[in-house]
Amino acid sequence: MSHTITFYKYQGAGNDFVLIDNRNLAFDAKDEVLIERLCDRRFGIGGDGLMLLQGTKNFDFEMLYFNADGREGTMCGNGGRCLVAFARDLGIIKQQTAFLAVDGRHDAEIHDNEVNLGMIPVSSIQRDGEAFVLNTGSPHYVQFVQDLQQLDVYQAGHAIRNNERYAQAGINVNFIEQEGLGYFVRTFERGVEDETYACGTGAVASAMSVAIKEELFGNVEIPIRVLGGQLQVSFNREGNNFTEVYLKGPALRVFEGTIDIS
Ligand SMILES: N[C@H](CCC[C@H](N)C(=O)O)C(=O)O
Repeated sequence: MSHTITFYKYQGAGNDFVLIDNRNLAFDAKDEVLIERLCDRRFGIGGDGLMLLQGTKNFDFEMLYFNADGREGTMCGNGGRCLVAFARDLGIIKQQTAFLAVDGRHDAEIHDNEVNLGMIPVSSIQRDGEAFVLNTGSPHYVQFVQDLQQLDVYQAGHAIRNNERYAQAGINVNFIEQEGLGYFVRTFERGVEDETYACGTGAVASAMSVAIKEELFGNVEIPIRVLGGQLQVSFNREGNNFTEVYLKGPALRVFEGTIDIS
């Protein structure tokens, strides 16, 4: 039996996603094999992850996020920004929204192709040697380095993600270097098991690590350049409590199409 799915491809600073309007629940969210195939860049559409937009009570919509390996993931910041743009393009929302994701409620505002997405507050930051370890919706390891442009992020990130401490649950590994008034960040992503062009929760974790390292308090805004573009992270810091956390950056539709999954 032949079966066709309509999909949309979006990208946020080069973090790219397959998006499906699943308000009719026709797509089986448990089909890991299919999700992995759709995300495959050679045998499928290609993407760092896949998201389903579904209906839910009390919110404009619900975000279900899957890593490229087909498994349901924790929060994805750039994915959230792309899903907000998708909801706007579908006519579900206008400029403002409150939606539900795996880590709870997210508020967002959209202006043209820029989405400013509210992220969960953070109050616990651990150290692993010189590195910072924190959960901004997804778990992150943040290490300050020099000459980041030249670093072999795949090799260094893969080694940390698979070391004894992180192998089982996995972790996203970010490398960060100061650059002018902002910072440059490169990320090895769990679930993709490769470097991606951007990672939103990683940008947030990196900006919070900067605040700790540089002892920044109050309202802080940090520009974060990633391989695929420019992100802005803002928050309020009191002690080690980070609230009013926002991730801002571009979110754009790339193309749409249908794929035969029979
Ligand atoms: N790219 C995502 C992060 C996804 C996290 C995921 N790879 C995991 O932790 O399993 C972002 O923009 O926040």
